[in-house]
Amino acid sequence: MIVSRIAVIGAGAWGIALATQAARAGAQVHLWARRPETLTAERTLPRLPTAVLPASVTVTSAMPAQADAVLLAVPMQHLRAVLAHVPPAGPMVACCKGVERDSLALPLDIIADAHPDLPRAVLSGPNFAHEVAQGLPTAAVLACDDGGLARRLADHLTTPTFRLYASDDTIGVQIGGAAKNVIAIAAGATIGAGLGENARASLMTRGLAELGRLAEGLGGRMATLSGLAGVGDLILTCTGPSSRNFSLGLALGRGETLDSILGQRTTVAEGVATAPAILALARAHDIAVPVIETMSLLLAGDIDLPAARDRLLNRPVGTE
Ligand SMILES: NC(=O)C1=CN([C@@H]2O[C@H](COP(=O)(O)OP(=O)(O)OC[C@H]3O[C@@H](n4cnc5c(N)ncnc54)[C@H](O)[C@@H]3O)[C@@H](O)[C@H]2O)C=CC1
Ligand SMILES: O=C(CO)COP(=O)(O)O
Repeated sequence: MIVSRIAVIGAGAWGIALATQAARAGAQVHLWARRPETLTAERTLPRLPTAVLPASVTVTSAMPAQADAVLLAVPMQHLRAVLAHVPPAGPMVACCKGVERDSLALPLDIIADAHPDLPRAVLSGPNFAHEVAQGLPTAAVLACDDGGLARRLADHLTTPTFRLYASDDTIGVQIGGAAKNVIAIAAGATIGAGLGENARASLMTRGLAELGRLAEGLGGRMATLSGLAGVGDLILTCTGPSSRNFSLGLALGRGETLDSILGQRTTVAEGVATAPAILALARAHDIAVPVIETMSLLLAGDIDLPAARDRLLNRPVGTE
């Protein structure tokens, strides 16, 4: 039997979960940690105590030399800086969700800038790290322009409890992962402000329409957003209390300021930085995204919560 070699770049919650899953799938795993000392002697993250890294995972601050797949699991706004130090060890798989501020680049654009000749893919879906680490049943999508390669890369990680579907719609999958976090902040704010479950379900559905328009406008397929990387991740992130984006929205809705919420956290809520970036991307392509636009204004402090609510409720009612 050939044993896969999987490199994971980033030892935050998602990197630890993916390394654990790769080991579960039988791989030899190289886990690059910026600060290996943040892992305890028991090889767990203090804030992810259910995940104990298996023995086949080597944790190191050295970059991998060669791998069948390199899984990039660092926060989106640090991806470019980290990639500058990642050698061309093998096909690169973006596992982060977002749009880069200023450049408006999607994860695969950033990989292409760093390693133009390497195959690149994106992994996304409804995946809380703590559940993947525990081996609870999970599904996700792995997309690559080369659909055959997507399947082969997915096979390195797939087990009965981690079902990786293959896709060739890299744009749709990246847009789903990026935009759902902004909608999740909106869903959290809706619940936090006491606006009710009807409002949340409506926001999720109109948000899904924005994801679909964005995907199509940028060259992806609307149908992809009906799958795991779109509606699947929207459901999880807009309803799961352990979502960092949802809980940030919840606190905003209850009246806390963004600065105070972020000041209490060490973990990343990608929707905050991605909201203005994805709005700029939508405007550049003339795509209507009223929920994302409203959240971007709210997060920037340009409008307050009642104004955000009124902005959405007073829009002309169209057809569906
Ligand atoms: N946690 C989850 O459940 C999931 C996370 N993701 C995505 O994975 C990506 C990473 O998220 P998490 O692992 O949850 O992060 P995290 O919130 O657990 O921790 C942030 C990580 O970023 C590292 N970091 C901070 N500054 C850095 C820098 N300048 N350069 C490199 N690394 C730096 C920290 O050391 C820490 O390990 C995000 O894009 C997130 O959306 C995707 C699916 C699930
Ligand atoms: O992407 C995720 C689940 O699919 C994680 O969501 P949060 O970053 O909001 O916790």
